Amino acid sequence: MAVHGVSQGKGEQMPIGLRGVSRGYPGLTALDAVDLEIADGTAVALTGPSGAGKSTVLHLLGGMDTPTAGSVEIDGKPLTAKDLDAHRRRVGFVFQRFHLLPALTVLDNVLAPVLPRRVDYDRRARAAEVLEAVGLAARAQALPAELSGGQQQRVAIARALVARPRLLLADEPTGNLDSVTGREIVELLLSLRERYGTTLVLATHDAEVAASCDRVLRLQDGRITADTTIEPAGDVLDRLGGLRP
Ligand SMILES: Nc1ncnc2c1ncn2[C@@H]1O[C@H](COP(=O)(O)OP(=O)(O)OP(=O)(O)O)[C@@H](O)[C@H]1O
Repeated sequence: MAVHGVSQGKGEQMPIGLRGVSRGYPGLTALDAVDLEIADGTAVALTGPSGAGKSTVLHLLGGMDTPTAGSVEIDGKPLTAKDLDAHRRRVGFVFQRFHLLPALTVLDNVLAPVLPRRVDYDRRARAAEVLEAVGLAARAQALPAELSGGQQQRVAIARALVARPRLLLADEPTGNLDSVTGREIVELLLSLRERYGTTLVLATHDAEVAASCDRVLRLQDGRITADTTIEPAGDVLDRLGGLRP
């Protein structure tokens, strides 16, 4: 794993972050005064032992949970209670266990988040487009039980992207998949991040999955204990090439 420091590049935006965020439960501190800034379009992996606070960070960033101290910041402004609904509409969430609705077709699962919303686009066309983007256009009328685990996770990813979120959060997205399928899912998440310009934050116990992101944060006991920027493999190979006689 190549590392070139922990700072973000000059001039990059830092639109999503945590400022002095703690999340306490009775008798327990899940997050302890965490500061974090995430540049737009970055793929960030959260790693660390079970109970370290990875899911807590995802829930706070997504507006599904609120801090007991500090603030979640969007474009440099604290997220307030009145902004939460609008913020949640700009967040997609992918889970370890897919959470598809078993009685609905693949297409209807993808449509489900936007059906109750007033939107300024053709919902069915958008759902068909994201299904195509995850390689499942041909299975639009299938039921989830007729698909493999990897295919079900692709449907869940399409569902998370149907409203064009600014931020895609994934909690152990490969945890229920074999390693080959898991790798394909991570490649898909990274390519969709490029295609749609989404910021991606994922929690993982898999070091290889983490290393395929741009930045890896290690959490331990509710604190960030390491913040590593991953250098693209191509850059390393170029430099190694430059060192050859
Ligand atoms: N609703 C809750 N009530 C009480 N404690 C909670 C609650 N949710 C999380 N916690 C605690 O907060 C801490 C952080 O939990 P979190 O789920 O963020 O860890 P994690 O790093 O995602 O773990 P895992 O890898 O097992 O998913 C743990 O000690 C957990 O037990």
